[in-house]
Amino acid sequence: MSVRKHENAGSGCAGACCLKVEGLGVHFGGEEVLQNVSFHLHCGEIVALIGPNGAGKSSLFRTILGQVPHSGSIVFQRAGGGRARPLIGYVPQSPSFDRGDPVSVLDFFSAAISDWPVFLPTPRRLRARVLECLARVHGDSLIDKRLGALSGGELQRVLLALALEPLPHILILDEPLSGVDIDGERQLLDMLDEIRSQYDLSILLSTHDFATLDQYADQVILLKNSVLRVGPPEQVLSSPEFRAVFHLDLGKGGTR
Ligand SMILES: Nc1ncnc2c1ncn2[C@@H]1O[C@H](COP(=O)(O)OP(=O)(O)OP(=O)(O)O)[C@@H](O)[C@H]1O
Repeated sequence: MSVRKHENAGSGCAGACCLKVEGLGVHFGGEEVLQNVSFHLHCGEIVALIGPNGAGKSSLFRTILGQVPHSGSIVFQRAGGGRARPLIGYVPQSPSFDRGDPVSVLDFFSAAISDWPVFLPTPRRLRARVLECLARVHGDSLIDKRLGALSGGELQRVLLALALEPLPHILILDEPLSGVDIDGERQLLDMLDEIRSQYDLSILLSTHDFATLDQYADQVILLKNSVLRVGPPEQVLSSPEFRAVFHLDLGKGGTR
């Protein structure tokens, strides 16, 4: 895998754009799903969010997207100072479409980025715009395919292209590596690396695949309702918190 870490990684907030999450808390009914969650996400960084099932990863994403009431603050600081509302691109976890669905990638994309009625022939200008968006993820050849006929990796590529239009400040991907084979994983990670260095945006993704973290993530956040550990992959993966959360000491005379 040829993913290279960003040169700004670890350089802090000075002069860089930064999403600052401070003391975030979320309740669903009586359940405290997120508690005092704090971290910073800088432009050009890939940050991986890890944690067991039910740790609150998707809830954290939905909170950053503004869909969930919360306590604490989420602030986006522009490069050079000043606050702004960030544009966020979001790729949800494994959406599925009916295999027989006649809607094409072009129809789907056109409906999402313009008001043009899907039942009318797509104007040439709109088709060119969709092609341009798909080209960002090397997916131009998919434009006339039916959504239902796409493979998992192809669908993910189309959704990624959609999340990049308009170009966001922050790209959030919920478990993009789940169900992707080793070649698909390499292609996706190479593409994310290309996107973050070309557009200098921040990428926050959740994953249960720890083996490749060290090759692409600048930072890892270990979440289990609160942030248990944050830092470079090698630090988080060798931490006692990581071992405890994933029960790696069981059977070795470790703590139960
Ligand atoms: N809309 C909701 N209403 C009530 N409870 C919810 C809601 N959304 C999530 N939860 C609960 O919040 C907790 C965290 O769920 P969440 O989906 O954020 O975890 P996750 O870390 O993304 O899990 P996974 O790795 O399994 O995808 C779970 O106990 C879940 O049942």
